[in-house]
Amino acid sequence: MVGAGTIGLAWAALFAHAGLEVRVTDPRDDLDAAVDDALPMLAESIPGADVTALRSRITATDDLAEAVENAQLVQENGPERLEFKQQLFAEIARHAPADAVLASSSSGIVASAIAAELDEDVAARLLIAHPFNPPQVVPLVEIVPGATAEEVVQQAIAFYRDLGKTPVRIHKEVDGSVANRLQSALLRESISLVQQGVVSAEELDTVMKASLGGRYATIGPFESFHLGGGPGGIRHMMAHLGVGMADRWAELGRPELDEPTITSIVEQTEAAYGAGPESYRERARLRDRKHNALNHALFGIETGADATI
Ligand SMILES: NC(=O)c1ccc[n+]([C@@H]2O[C@H](COP(=O)([O-])OP(=O)(O)OC[C@H]3O[C@@H](n4cnc5c(N)ncnc54)[C@H](O)[C@@H]3O)[C@@H](O)[C@H]2O)c1
Ligand SMILES: O=C(O)[C@@H](O)[C@@H](O)[C@H](O)[C@@H](O)CO
Repeated sequence: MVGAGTIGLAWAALFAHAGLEVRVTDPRDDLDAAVDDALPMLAESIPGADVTALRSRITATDDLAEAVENAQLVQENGPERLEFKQQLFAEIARHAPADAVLASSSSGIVASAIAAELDEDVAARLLIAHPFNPPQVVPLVEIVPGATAEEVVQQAIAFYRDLGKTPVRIHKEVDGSVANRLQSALLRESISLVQQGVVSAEELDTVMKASLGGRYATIGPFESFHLGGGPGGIRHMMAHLGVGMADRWAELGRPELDEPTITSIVEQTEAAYGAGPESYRERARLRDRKHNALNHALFGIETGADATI
């Protein structure tokens, strides 16, 4: 695990919970304390996880070479800067085994760009394995190959599936892959509606949670459109509502993220959900409890484990 910040520590807990020996490296001078401080809350959000057991499988070191020297898979979680990741992976490649899978958690930088200056055999082992925060709770991992060898892609998909995640292979490298682009589109319209005074930030969140949030946790946008068409399915929906929806695209907002807008969004969000470390811990705990309950319910239905529903 290279990088022990928000994402790296969460991955470390999940990898350890899967029984893996995890070496975490980060130049931060409070690395050991950061691992010890983060584990209790991370364990609380991983069903069945035990803090002591997790900690016993995690070794913290400020020596990157030592951390990766015997790695089967390296998960990089460093700062979101291209030059930084290029240098970091060059160093990782110098010390990791020649057959190690090299995965970056990057939200928006593509593997081809990270590997641009690296040897072909290293680029063939490098891909994006992008989690959604928090990685130990949100199922998705976007697997985005660059010049990655097919067997490495398959290895990575199997690894994250065995970890209990939902890996989805993304077929083209685009900035932000898929989930982040969808999230960006949604946040753009959300900010536009709040900026216009149509709803407050908290009211928008309620609209989302009371409609699309639950809907898209159960069926995706296309299945939702399909079922919305009744027996006629998406064919009927396209004929019936498709044109209106397309016309509305022209009406969607293009808000400027200028100082007044940022101030308004920040003030409304902090008024609704608090601010500071204690508030973060309280809200994050609630988020994780709700998301885990959702995961459990949906998995139960998907597998028929709860046929009563
Ligand atoms: N936070 C999110 O919502 C989120 C979600 C998905 C993916 N990501 C991606 O995960 C990556 C990490 O994001 P984050 O939110 O955890 O950032 P973060 O700032 O919390 O952590 C980054 C860590 O990298 C460490 N670091 C700096 N130089 C390093 C080096 N040379 N070697 C090892 N570690 C080093 C820092 O000390 C820090 O602990 C980014 O690429 C980001 O795009 C973030
Ligand atoms: O929300 C998330 O977990 C993802 O969208 C992240 O990948 C990403 O850091 C965003 O928050 C910002 O792009």
